Amino acid sequence: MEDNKALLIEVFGESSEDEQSPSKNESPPNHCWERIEEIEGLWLCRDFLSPQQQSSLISAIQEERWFTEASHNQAMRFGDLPAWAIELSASIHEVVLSSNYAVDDGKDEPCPFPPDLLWREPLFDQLIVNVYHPGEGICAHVDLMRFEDGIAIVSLESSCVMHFSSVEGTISDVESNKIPIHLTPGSLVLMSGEARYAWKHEINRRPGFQKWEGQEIHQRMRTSVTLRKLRQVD
Ligand SMILES: O=C(O)CCC(=O)C(=O)O
Ligand SMILES: [Fe+2]
Repeated sequence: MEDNKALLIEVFGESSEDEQSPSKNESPPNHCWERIEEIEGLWLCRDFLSPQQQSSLISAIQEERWFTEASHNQAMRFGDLPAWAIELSASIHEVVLSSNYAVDDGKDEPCPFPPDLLWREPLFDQLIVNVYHPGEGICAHVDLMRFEDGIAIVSLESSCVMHFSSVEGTISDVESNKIPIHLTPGSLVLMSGEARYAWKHEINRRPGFQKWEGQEIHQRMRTSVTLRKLRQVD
């Protein structure tokens, strides 16, 4: 338990009310947000987790012992998320708030996560951790409608290119109109609105599909953490 607490503090800093906390007076890092102009509602924060935070997050995932057998490559949790995932959600909330974009007034201004999603409780209650070996990816899809709007993906380990394609596109124009997004380790993707409903996303790691700036990306293991909120059915 103490180990767990120490790990959380190492990953996300001291979040208690402790006045003695040395991190209290440090100003939070200034995160850099990128809006993907072609796709409404798609935002990228490349420097979301520092290298040290990334390795601590990987350790926290490993401590869950979900992937002890080589055949296991996906773990899902609903409802009560592990403490590290709750902290990760809180960090996402904070990094959106700390952006220079409007998050609590006029709805017309673009911002990384619309206020109605940012302030919902809980922000996320469903978690997927995907582990991909080199060459493995995920087919083009729109996330299931059983999940609400507002999806977060944190990338760890290998870089990759995620492609977005319009749901409406005809088969002949889909390939040429795909929008590539470079996901570096520690980056955070937020999808809402059109990005979540009107665009499919995919990661094709077969040879020839993972090019960035003319270079084929050297593939390693990749881990991703996806956070979503289940739609209420009444
Ligand atoms: O691994 C990723 O980055 C994407 C995962 C994803 O799209 C999903 O689980 O729905
Ligand atoms: Fe997805």
